[in-house]
Amino acid sequence: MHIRFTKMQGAGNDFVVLDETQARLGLSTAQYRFLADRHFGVGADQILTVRPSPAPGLDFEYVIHNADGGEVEHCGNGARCFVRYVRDKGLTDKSTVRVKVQQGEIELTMNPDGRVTVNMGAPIFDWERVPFKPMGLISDQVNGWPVFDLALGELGIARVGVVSMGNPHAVQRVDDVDTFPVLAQGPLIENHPAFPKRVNAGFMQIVSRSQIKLRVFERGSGETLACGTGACAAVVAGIRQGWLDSRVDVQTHGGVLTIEWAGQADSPVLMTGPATPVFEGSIDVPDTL
Ligand SMILES: N[C@@H](CCC[C@H](N)C(=O)O)C(=O)O
Repeated sequence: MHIRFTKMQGAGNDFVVLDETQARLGLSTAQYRFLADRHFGVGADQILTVRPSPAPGLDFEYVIHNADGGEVEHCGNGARCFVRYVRDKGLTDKSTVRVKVQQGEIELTMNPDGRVTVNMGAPIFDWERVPFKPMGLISDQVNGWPVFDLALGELGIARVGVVSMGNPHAVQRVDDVDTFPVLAQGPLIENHPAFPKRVNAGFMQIVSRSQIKLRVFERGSGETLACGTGACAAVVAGIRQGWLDSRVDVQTHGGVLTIEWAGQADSPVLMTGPATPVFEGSIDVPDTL
C-alpha cells in the first residue's frame, strides 16, 4: 500500500499524520509500528489519524497510535499538531475546533501567534479510571494528596503522584532531571504491576513556583523530547502537592509548554505550545506486516 503523510512536531514530540477523512487506510498494529520506525519507516513518537466528525457538534475524530503500534487515549502535543494540520490542509477554517478522542472530547484553539491552546478537560484522580491499583502502596499524603512508593528492585523506590489526563501518568519529583536515571527507571515504572494498562513516567524538577523542568518516559514510545499530557499531569501533581502556582512554564528538551490549572477537581487543564509541520511525503507500507 502506498500512502501519503505529513511529518509534524510539537516541542520536539514528533508525529506522522494520516488523513482518513475520505477513506480508512485500515492499517494493522505492525503497519503503524513500521511507520514509526526511525530506520525502516518514516520515524515518529506517535501516528495521528484524522477522521471525519462522528457526531453533531464535533468537527473531527482524532486517533493516536504509539510507536509500538498500540492505540492510546490521548496525546497533548499531537492535539496541537492535529489542529494545525486540519487548518493547513483546508479541512476547516474554524479557529476553535471540537474533536473526539478515544476517552471523550477536547477543544483546540489556534492563537494569533501561531501557538495552539488545548482545553484538555479536568484531570482524573479516580484510581479505577486511571487505571491504578494502589495495592497498599500509599506511603504519605502531601498537602492532603496521596503519593505512592513504587518498588523498582535494585533501583530502589520511586515516590509518585498518580493522575490521568485521559491517559495514565505517574509523576515523581527529582532534584536534577538532567542527571536522573530516567532511561533506567522509565521502563520499570511504565510496566509496574500497579498500572494494568501501563503508565507514562514523568520526572519533574521544580525550578520555581511557576517553572519546572520535565522529562517523560512515555508508555509505548520511550523517552520523548516532550509530552503534552505529561506536562499537564506534572503541573497538576505539583499544584496538588502545594509546590506550584496555577500557571506554569514547563521546560522540556524540545521546548516550552505553558500549563494552566485553577486547582479545583472539575477545572479544565489548559495547555499552550507550538505545532510545526516538518515535511510531506509518501511511502510504501508492506502489505504483509
Ligand atoms: N506524546 C503524547 C502522549 C502520547 C501517548 C502516551 N505515550 C500514552 O501512551 O499515553 C503527549 O504529548 O501527550
